[in-house]
Amino acid sequence: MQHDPVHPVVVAVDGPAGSGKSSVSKEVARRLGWGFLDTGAAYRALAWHAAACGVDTADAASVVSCLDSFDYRIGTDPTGYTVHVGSTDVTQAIREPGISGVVSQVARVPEVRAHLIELFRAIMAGERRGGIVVEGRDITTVVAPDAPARILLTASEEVRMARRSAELVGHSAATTGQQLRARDAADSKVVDFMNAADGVVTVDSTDLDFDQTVEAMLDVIRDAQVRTG
Ligand SMILES: Nc1ncnc2c1ncn2[C@@H]1O[C@H](COP(=O)(O)OP(=O)(O)O)[C@@H](O)[C@H]1O
Ligand SMILES: Nc1ccn([C@@H]2O[C@H](COP(=O)(O)OP(=O)(O)O)[C@@H](O)[C@H]2O)c(=O)n1
Repeated sequence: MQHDPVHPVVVAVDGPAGSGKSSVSKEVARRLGWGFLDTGAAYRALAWHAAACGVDTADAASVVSCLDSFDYRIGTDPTGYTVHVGSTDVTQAIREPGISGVVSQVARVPEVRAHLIELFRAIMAGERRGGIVVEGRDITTVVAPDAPARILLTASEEVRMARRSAELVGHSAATTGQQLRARDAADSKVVDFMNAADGVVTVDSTDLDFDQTVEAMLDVIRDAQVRTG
């Protein structure tokens, strides 16, 4: 798995909400000196854009009509990236519960997925560091099925809910848990991110702390490096 300056090494990571995909992948990328791509941010930003345009996110045709004007920009620096739609910085706004509540409606639209997958592949191909860690729901299976290292990051539902509700100050644990469960259920109808596809290594972080999870993921990447030379 040597660095080819034209093709960065891709590490594909999938998993349900709150499993640690974003935070752990970011730290793994930071330690390797590689790039990091949070694909969920694009679905969230499109939900934000549709709402800002006054579009009903439940109406697939209306969401598709927003794609042409969706000017999305994201960096791949794991030490700090911002998300922009046009000139508006939406880095914080896309994490609001109002966006989390409607993002699955946007993500289930096939034209949206095709559009964003193309965008992700262009960002991956443009990475100038030695590699890029890409996380989401369909990275191991659809976006980068040929990636040398593919990981399904899981954790029990109870642990995932506890981690997410610890982040969201001012929201009850019950509401946060309910929203997370509803989002996973809606997203699971579109792609399977609860079961590892062939060749995908599962890292279960239920009983691992943050640092142990980072190490477990680095182990999978090192194994892949040995395997693929
Ligand atoms: N192994 C772990 N042990 C404890 N906390 C963790 C672990 N992995 C992630 N976290 C924390 O859980 C929260 C959710 O993680 P996040 O990366 O946002 O998950 P995801 O991107 O899968 O939704 C974050 O606050 C993160 O710091
Ligand atoms: N590769 C991806 C990534 C995200 N998504 C969608 O985008 C939403 C937000 O993703 P996210 O990664 O920010 O979600 P969290 O798990 O971090 O809360 C998900 O709930 C999915 O609806 C997707 O469909 N495919």
